[in-house]
Amino acid sequence: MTIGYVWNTVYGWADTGSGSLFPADATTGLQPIGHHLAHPDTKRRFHELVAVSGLLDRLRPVRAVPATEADILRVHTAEHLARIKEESLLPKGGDAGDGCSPFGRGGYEIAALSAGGAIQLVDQVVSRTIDTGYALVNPPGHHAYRAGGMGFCIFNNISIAAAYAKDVLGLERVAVVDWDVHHGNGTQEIWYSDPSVLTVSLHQHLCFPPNSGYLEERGTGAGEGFSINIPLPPASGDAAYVHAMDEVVLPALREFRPELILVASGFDASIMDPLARQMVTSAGFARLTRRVLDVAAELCEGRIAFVQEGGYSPHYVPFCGLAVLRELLGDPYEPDPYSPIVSTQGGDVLLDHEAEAIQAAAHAPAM
Ligand SMILES: Cc1nn(C)c(C)c1/N=N/c1ccc(/C=C/C(=O)NO)cc1
Ligand SMILES: [Zn+2]
Repeated sequence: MTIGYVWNTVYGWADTGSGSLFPADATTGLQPIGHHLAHPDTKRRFHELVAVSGLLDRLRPVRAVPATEADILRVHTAEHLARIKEESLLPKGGDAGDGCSPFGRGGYEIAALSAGGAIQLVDQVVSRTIDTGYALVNPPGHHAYRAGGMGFCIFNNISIAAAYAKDVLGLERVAVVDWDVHHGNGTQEIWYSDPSVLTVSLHQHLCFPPNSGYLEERGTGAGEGFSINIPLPPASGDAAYVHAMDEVVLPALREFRPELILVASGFDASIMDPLARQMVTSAGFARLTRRVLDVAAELCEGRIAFVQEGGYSPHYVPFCGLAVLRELLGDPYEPDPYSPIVSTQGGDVLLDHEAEAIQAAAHAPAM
């Protein structure tokens, strides 16, 4: 098996400013802080663990190339692209669009390289140059919608890669499975009326964005049934996520028959994440990964690619990422230093209200 891996040092240079979630503001008590919740150090630490663990030597480097304007315009409006480019030239940069997604001067180049990293991985997976792979890109993308960015996302990396797979590589059906803990509202919006891209979002119900990601959001027009939302209750752990995968995601993929599966791989559903309240462990992410690898082998000759989204625990994201990469390499799961603490908090038991939420999603009308 040849497993591709995308990382670029500048992904660790994304400047998230001196705020924590909101920009620092002495008039409202928002003190400056060294590490914004989305500080890139979390993802740099993931990369460094991959390197120090020895896994990096077993992965095939995939070189990120900046997405072109044409790549970006397949998904985003010219106005959004122009605004990001313009603000990226300012001495202190700008914001993706919601006032709490800052980027520094040169942020456009980093965001274009993030989207380009996803494109390069997909290109090599579809051409079978590599069997599968992981794009550890930054900034993330799944909240970015056609006309704007939000939630730390500037461009929708995974949608730009999906559009590339369709328009340049000629694929007809692409599935996006989003296990980031927040609703993949941007990805959903981009493809909402398009039956050629199935979007599936597992997320903590109403965690972010506000009032988004309801079960009833199922697509529109020709796209009706091709957007699937699986809102999960807070404190959902490994058992609930694996059950949702088995009961909702895999059946939907089998019905859609994608030629390529893209996984929006956020680790903010983890039990140690500060921006959500789920209880997934590194073992849970390994189990989810096993399942999507197996269904890709079953449906599309193993054409599956993983693209980094959120994940905000600098302590635990590295171990969640390592567990996913070990699964890609075919290595058995190995407990990490946090396992004794995180695997004994009850997330390994499926609770009735979790099962009920999942059954509701399973019984949503077919596509
Ligand atoms: C509510 C609210 N109101 N306002 C003004 C702002 C700025 C609000 N939250 N911002 C957030 C909250 C969570 C995220 C997570 C992103 C992620 O990891 N996605 O995968 C990003 C921004
Ligand atoms: Zn997230």
